[in-house]
Amino acid sequence: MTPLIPRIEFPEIVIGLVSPIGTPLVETISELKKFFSSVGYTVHELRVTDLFKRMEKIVVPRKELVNKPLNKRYDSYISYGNQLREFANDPSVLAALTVQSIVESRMNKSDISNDKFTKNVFIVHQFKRPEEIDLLRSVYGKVFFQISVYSMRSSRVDYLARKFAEDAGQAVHASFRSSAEQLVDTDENQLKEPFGQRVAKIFHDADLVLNRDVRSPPLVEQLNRFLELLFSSNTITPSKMEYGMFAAKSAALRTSDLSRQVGAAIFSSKGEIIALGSNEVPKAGGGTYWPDEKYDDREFQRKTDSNDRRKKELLEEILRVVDVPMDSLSSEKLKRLSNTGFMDALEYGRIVHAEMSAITDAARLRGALSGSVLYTTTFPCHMCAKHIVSSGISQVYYLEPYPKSLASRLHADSINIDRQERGEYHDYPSVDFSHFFGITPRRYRELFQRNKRKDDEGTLQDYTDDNKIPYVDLKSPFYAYLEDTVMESLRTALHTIEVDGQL
Ligand SMILES: Nc1ccn([C@H]2C[C@H](O)[C@@H](COP(=O)(O)O)O2)c(=O)n1
Repeated sequence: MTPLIPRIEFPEIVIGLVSPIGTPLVETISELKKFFSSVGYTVHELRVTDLFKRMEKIVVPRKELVNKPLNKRYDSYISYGNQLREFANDPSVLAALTVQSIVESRMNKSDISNDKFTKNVFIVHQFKRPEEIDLLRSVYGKVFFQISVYSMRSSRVDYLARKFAEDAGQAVHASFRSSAEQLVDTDENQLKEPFGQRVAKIFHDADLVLNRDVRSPPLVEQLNRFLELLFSSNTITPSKMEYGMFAAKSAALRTSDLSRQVGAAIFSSKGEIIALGSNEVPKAGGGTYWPDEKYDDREFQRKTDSNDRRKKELLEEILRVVDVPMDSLSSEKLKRLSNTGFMDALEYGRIVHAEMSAITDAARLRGALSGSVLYTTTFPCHMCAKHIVSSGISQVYYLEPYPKSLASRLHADSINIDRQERGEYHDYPSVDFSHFFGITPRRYRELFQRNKRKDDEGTLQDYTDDNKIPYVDLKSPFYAYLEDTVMESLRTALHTIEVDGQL
């Protein structure tokens, strides 16, 4: 029976790669190419920096684009990316230009005799801003996948320092390390630049996180497992880590906190669930408020965030003491004050943090947490970190960073974050805090959901309906219209700044 509205068997796939600087992507890209070629796809590899070469003719770089030496190359490319975003006054402009490259690349395909919207994979590297990923997700929807490649900071610094030294024909020494460190910080979050790079803000939002540092399973296996799942494999199921993080995410979705939604899940080392928690206001008798109970005094009922309110009161008090009335300060100064560590204080909130909520539930309802594993959607704050340590939890996996956390500074003796050097504490026993890797909660349901996995005789089908095709059910390339819209907006924007016709 042919369905009235058939699906595209081999839909186009767009893959956006994200990795902090100093993480080599060669292996990931070559493995992606190998896999997609083996299933009959045409591979289009696109580099965002290739767009720079085209744009250079239109927007003259403030810092000349150079290829050597390597540290100057990175520097000139980063600053040109920032310049283009600033020039267009839009942090997503490089993604808009990428859309244009995808359209061109599709048109240039040698064999477009058949339907041009099929059997193409676009591997694009790399993105640095949340707005870029947002644009690609909104244009390509379910055929877009963000793959983030993780490598711990010390490996990245080592890698860059080695590269810089090689480039200069010298042995690695302190000056290469310090410029490598600097570059890693710039890439993560150029806070002072409104149009600067923000890799730390997009890394965790991936569909798949690959970990270059672990040996088991190696990166190539991690990637192929995802690709097999994407192509409807019936024999891959969630790892404990993926299952745990998805549970944490489901807990996160239940909170009404005014700042953010955080979820935590504690599991035994064997994979049995112990407790879930989210950041919410506690109620007498244990646990936190629910909407379907008689009493409910969550923050939104009071219409104010108690932590923010208290910090403001304290700030006013301090300013009064030094005879500076709050209303005498310019908005610029107030903004600077709000960005200080003082305003990062967490303890005046009424909510119990997600990790603490899970720990207290476990204390009330279960038993000892020794040797258990905690999955949290956001890196623990320093208050939760010390309670995690004292509870006996032995392993923490986190997804999103939490820059306010002072855990690494205050508890270097008892926690080990991302297997970093612990200096004087290297002998001390520690709780491991590690970055999550695998299929993230964002795509967990789509990728793992299967109906029956057998034929009518009851024999396993290795792939859904014995057909190794992407699971994505696409009836028409809806994004073609959106691509046109983006290109039209791009033309209009560039025309407005009088450069039309030169792209
Ligand atoms: N690991 C974390 C980090 C934060 N939070 C919660 C505590 C507050 O409810 C909110 C604070 O968010 P923000 O720092 O964005 O104001 O997030 C949490 O439960 N667990």
